[in-house]
Amino acid sequence: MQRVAIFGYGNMGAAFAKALHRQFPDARFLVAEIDPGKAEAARQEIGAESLMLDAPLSDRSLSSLGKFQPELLLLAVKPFQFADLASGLRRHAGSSLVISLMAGIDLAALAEGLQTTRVVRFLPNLAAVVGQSVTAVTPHTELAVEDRTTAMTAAEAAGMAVQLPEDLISSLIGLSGSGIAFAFQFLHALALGGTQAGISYPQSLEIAIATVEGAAAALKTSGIHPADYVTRVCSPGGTTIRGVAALEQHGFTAAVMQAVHSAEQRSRELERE
Ligand SMILES: NC(=O)C1=CN([C@@H]2O[C@H](COP(=O)(O)OP(=O)(O)OC[C@H]3O[C@@H](n4cnc5c(N)ncnc54)[C@H](OP(=O)(O)O)[C@@H]3O)[C@@H](O)[C@H]2O)C=CC1
Ligand SMILES: O=C(O)[C@@H]1CCC=N1
Repeated sequence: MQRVAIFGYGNMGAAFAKALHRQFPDARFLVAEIDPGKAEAARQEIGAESLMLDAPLSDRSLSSLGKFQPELLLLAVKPFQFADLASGLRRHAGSSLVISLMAGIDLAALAEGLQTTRVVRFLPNLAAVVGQSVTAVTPHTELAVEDRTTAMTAAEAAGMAVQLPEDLISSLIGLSGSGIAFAFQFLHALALGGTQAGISYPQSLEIAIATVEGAAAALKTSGIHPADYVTRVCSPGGTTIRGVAALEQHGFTAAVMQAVHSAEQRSRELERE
């Protein structure tokens, strides 16, 4: 990989830019931004050349993209910003492989907007910022094998990659893209519980994080079912079963399942809008 262009150097654009910079240290990067501060951050963090965009996008501001001739074009702007970008990009993206991080813009809309089928959807989560994203990868059906390989390599640069059919992307958003926020909420709630029980919030949070890390490591390495582990922690008439009963009295399992379902439904709604 020699030349990578990235549109949007926000949370996700910056995370993937840094991951790709680690994966392809000799590649040149061009970062397109409308915020001069973020363009400067890209210059400092990955040595990127910057393409300052005016709004609305002018042909002049995009022509340097044509000159750069990116092999890979990563779209990391908010979904509602895609329509403005698409017509300009169509003329200047050349024959790049396009990776879109935008939730809610399906492959058909990408192919139509950019007039190319060399498109792949990525659905990452926020842990991309520490190289531990779970990223769903959905290539266009017409995408060549070598482009599919490049896409998987790019996704793996930021953590774990899973190929999924497009109709499961919304499910993945519920489970992981949005699901990571549910995990943060659980950790915060656990730490609040620790605080109520007399341990300071910062120390409670540190303990809560380590507890969840330990639980994840135990599940990952042993292959034991989570319900099996729950029963191992519950001694008869003991403390854990009292807590588990309280969780279920307050609808914990149903609430988490409903959160995944609600996020999935919202994603499907956004794809129709
Ligand atoms: N955050 C998450 O957890 C996840 C996000 N995504 C997807 O990733 C994408 C990016 O999200 P996120 O990084 O959180 O968003 P951010 O708002 O952090 O980043 C988007 C960046 O793009 C800039 N920008 C806006 N318009 C343009 C343009 N025309 N050309 C170039 N840059 C532009 C924005 O500038 P300014 O701020 O000035 O508008 C901003 O810096 C979204 O489409 C989202 O759906 C997917 C999965 C998870
Ligand atoms: O909530 C959102 O819009 C994005 C999509 C996946 C995660 N966050």
